[in-house]
Order: sequence, then C-alpha cells, then structure tokens
Amino acid sequence: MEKDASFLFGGISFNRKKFARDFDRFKGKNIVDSAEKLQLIEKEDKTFDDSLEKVEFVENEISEMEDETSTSVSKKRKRKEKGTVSDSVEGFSVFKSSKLKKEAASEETDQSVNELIQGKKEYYQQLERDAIFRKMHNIHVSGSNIPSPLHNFAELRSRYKCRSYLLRNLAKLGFKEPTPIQRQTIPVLLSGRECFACAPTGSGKTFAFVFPILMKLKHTSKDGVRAVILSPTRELAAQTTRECKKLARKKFYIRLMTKQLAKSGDFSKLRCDVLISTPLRLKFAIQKRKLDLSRVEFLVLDESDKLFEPGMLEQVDFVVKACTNPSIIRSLFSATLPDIVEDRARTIMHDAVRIIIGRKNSASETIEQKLVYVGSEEGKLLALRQSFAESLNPPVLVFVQNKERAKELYDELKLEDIRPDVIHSDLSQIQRENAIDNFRAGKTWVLIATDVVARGMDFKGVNCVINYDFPDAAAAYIHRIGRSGRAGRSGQAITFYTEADIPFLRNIANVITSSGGEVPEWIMSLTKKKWRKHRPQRETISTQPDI
Ligand SMILES: Nc1ncnc2c1ncn2[C@@H]1O[C@H](COP(=O)(O)OP(=O)(O)OP(=O)(O)O)[C@@H](O)[C@H]1O
Repeated sequence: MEKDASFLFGGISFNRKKFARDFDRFKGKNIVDSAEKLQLIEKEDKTFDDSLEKVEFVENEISEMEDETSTSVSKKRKRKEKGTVSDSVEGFSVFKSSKLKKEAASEETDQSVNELIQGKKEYYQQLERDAIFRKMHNIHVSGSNIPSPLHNFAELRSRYKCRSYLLRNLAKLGFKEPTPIQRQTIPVLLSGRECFACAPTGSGKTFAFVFPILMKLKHTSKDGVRAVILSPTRELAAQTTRECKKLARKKFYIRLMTKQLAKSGDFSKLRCDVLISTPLRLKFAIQKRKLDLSRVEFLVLDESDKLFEPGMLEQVDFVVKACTNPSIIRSLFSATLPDIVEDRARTIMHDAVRIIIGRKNSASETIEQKLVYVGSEEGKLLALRQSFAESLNPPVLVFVQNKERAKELYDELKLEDIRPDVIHSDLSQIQRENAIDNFRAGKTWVLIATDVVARGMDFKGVNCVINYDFPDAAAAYIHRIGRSGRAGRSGQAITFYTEADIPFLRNIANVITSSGGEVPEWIMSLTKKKWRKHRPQRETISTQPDI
C-alpha cells in the first residue's frame, strides 16, 4: 500500500507530505498553540484500522519526530548557550532583557513542543488500546474518528453521564457486560454518528440501539414522535416495544403502531417518544392520519436488509422521507448486510461508521449445524418423525417454505404427542400472538413456522431449529437458525435437503464453514450458485394416500 495514500481499511499511517507543515513546525519554526495543532492532526487523521502493525508504524513515526524535534531543540539550546557568553557583558541591559525574553520564549516553545508530542502520543496510545480491545472482541470498524468502545456499562455514567434510572433498569435485566455490538454501537450513536451495524443473530443488537436512544432523548416530551424504529414484521415490532419498555419503564412513552392505532389514532394528541412499527402501518398513518415525523431525532432500520427488499423498500423510503429533521441520526442493524444495502443506504447517510462483529453475514458460532439428505419430500416427514422419536428436545422450531405447507405439516403432526402449534400470515393477529406466547411459555413444544418468525424473534432457549424446507437464500438460513444459540447459549440446526436443493447446497455450506462447522468435501466442490430465491414447487406434505 502506498505510504502517502489515505485508506479506510489499511490502518494508521502518518502522511509526511500532507503534514509537511506540521513537520516544519515540529522543527521549531513558527510554533503555535499545541492544543490547536493536536486538533489539526486529529482532524486530518481520517482513518484507523485495528491493525497493530500499523500502530507500531505510527509509534516509529512519533519517535522519529521526537528525534527530529530534540535535534532541533538541542541545536537551539546550543545557539542559546553561545548567546549566554555575551549575556555576561555588563551595562548592556537592553540586550540582556531582549535576550531574557528570547530565552523565555524559547522555553515556552520547548514546553509546547513537549506538550504536543505528549498529546499526540496519548492520542495514538488511546487508538492502540482501542485497537487491541476491538481485536479482543472481534469488533471491526471503518469510518473516521470512531469513538472508543465501551469496556463496561459503568462507562456509560463516567463517559456519557448516563442517568441512574437507566443503569438501574439495565442492572435489573441482569446484563453484566455489554456485548461486542453494544460496546461499539452505543458510543457511536451517543456521539451523534450514523452507523451500519452487522452482528450475529442473538448478539444483543436491540439494546445496542434502544439504549443510546433512551439516553439521548433524556426525558419525555410533548413535541411528538422523537424516535422511530422500523421492523419488518409485527411480531418483531411488538417484541422490540417490550424490550424498549423494559429499559425505559415509565420514563418515556413507548408505542407500538398497532392496526387500531394506525387506523384511528389521534396523533395530534398522542404522547409518544419512541414509536415502533412495520413500514406499511407507519406509511398508512402518515398518509391517512397525518402523523407528523418532522421531529424525529433517531431512525432505526432493524433487520435493514429485509426492509430494503422489494415490497418493503417503497414504504421504508416513504418513512425515511417523512422524517425531515435535518439533524436526524439514522442507523441500520442486521445479522446480514449485503453490500447492495450498504451502498443504497450510504446515499442517505452522513459520515456513517461501519461496525461489523466477527465476519459479515455469518451465522452464530454457538450453533451446531447439520445438513441431512432426505431424498425426496416423502423422506422429510420420515426424517422429522424419526428425529422426534430419537430425541425431542423442546422447544423446537420447524421452518417450512410457505403458509400452505405450514398448515399441511401441522395437520400431519397435530395429533402426535409433541405439543405442536403453527404460525403463519393467514392467522389473525391474536392467533399469532397466542402461538408465540404459548411457545415462549413452554405450553407448546414444536412450533411450525414460515419465515414470519425467522427474523429477530428472541425465543429464549430454542434448542433446535429444523429447516424442513430448504431456505430460499443464505440470509434466510442465517436468520432461521439464529432463533437458537442466542445470547451465548448453544443451539442446534438441522437442514433437510432433497435432490431439488442440491444445486443450492454450496451456499449454505459456505455459511456453515465460515462459522466453524464442517461440511463433506463433495458439497464444497459443488459450484456456487448465483442465488436469487430458491422456492421450488414442492409436493404436498401428507402421508394420506391420494383418493
Ligand atoms: N449485554 C447483554 N448481556 C446479556 N444478555 C443480553 C445483553 N444484551 C442483550 N441480551 C439478551 O440477548 C438476547 C438476544 O438479543 P437480541 O434479540 O437483541 O439479539 P439480536 O442481535 O437483535 O438478534 P437477531 O439478529 O436475531 O435479531 C436477548 O434475550 C437479550 O435480552
């Protein structure tokens, strides 16, 4: 890499050409206030990566500069020393006093040079400490002037003056340490920066955006909606509302945009600090109920890649446009963040920081992943029954391709002794909520589901996810299996595949290997398929003979 180039991912480098002026100044000419200089340097040092080698390079630069400076200072001293000879001439007080002044100025110069070097040294030492810490926690960042990550929750008070009630509520949740995504995203959002955040499923992204919002809003206000969180499904929106309320307790008005509220709410009178909604309902409320979002200070796009898919993108766009506050802070969160989403989002974001935990678009490493060949559709039902008979370790989530298949599989299993239930988009809101609540409460053991619960849903302790139908994309796979192995717990994921799925196996195999799993050699030698959506026509799920 060229030494003079400024680069995003390459680490720290000190650009001698660019800082020629500073070098001159270091050599003793035209010294200005050291703080001012430090600011200049900080402003110009745009990029930093956590590469320690580069930090070493900077240290060398600093010691070179120190050498240069001390040579220049010692030259000056020599000159000064020469001057002292003439000082001893009596009766020339005019010269003497001007010499004294020069001496004092020169001492000041020495002091400011030292301060400058010290300041710069401390600045780079902090960068180095941040780099080591990020490396320890697998945090990768890019962008300019990125705030130091959080070492612990106590720093929220010492660095950001977090109010006690929030820390108390946090303590009540039993969280001892911030998760890696929280360590970096919270300081970034608190310092008013926009961000893209990509971290594995179940790694605490929700609190990573909820916490800084509540901190920055400070107190409730009558001025209308101040923060909007967009979620792709109603279930996830409801869950995020609940999580948000756990932290805010009674300090803020946290609202879920229900169908009822969107249709008949009087938004001019409604107290609401944080509003959580799906894009469609929010768009409806803006258009039909004149919901004003011009004061929104924070906009979060959770599961952002899903929100950017055709079908939702237009509604999301509408909401983004309705949030007209010029100082709004926007952030994107997901476990999968394709480049195309980042590129699109960059067009609306300002100087956003990019935060990736671990490897981008990879599954959680706490999930043991298995691929199981079942031959044909018939084979799936046999394999499922066999797996339940051998060891049913509830709660188990079973994903199928669409709602028709969810109904069919439920009909097959409903009389078996496995306490099954089903969730899909044809059910009423109440039925969907009941299905989730019963599964959470352990009343049902096996929940048959479409991708409606694949994203963001936090079912604690799901032991196993079974992909009865092969997922339609690698991202869908990552999110589905991410319903288990959350918050550091272990989990299991089994994916059935048939002949029809073999051309798409390699894509899933890549996800498995990149999260530390093993895959048979022959699968790795398959060619990688350019994968849009893999939704083959599948035979009906039934063991009943056709009449
Ligand atoms: N600092 C923390 N310490 C311990 N547990 C935490 C912490 N932060 C969040 N959690 C818990 O971790 C679980 C997963 O968090 P969350 O649902 O935010 O994950 P996520 O990263 O958004 O996952 P997904 O990508 O599936 O949406 C939750 O049960 C949450 O309460």
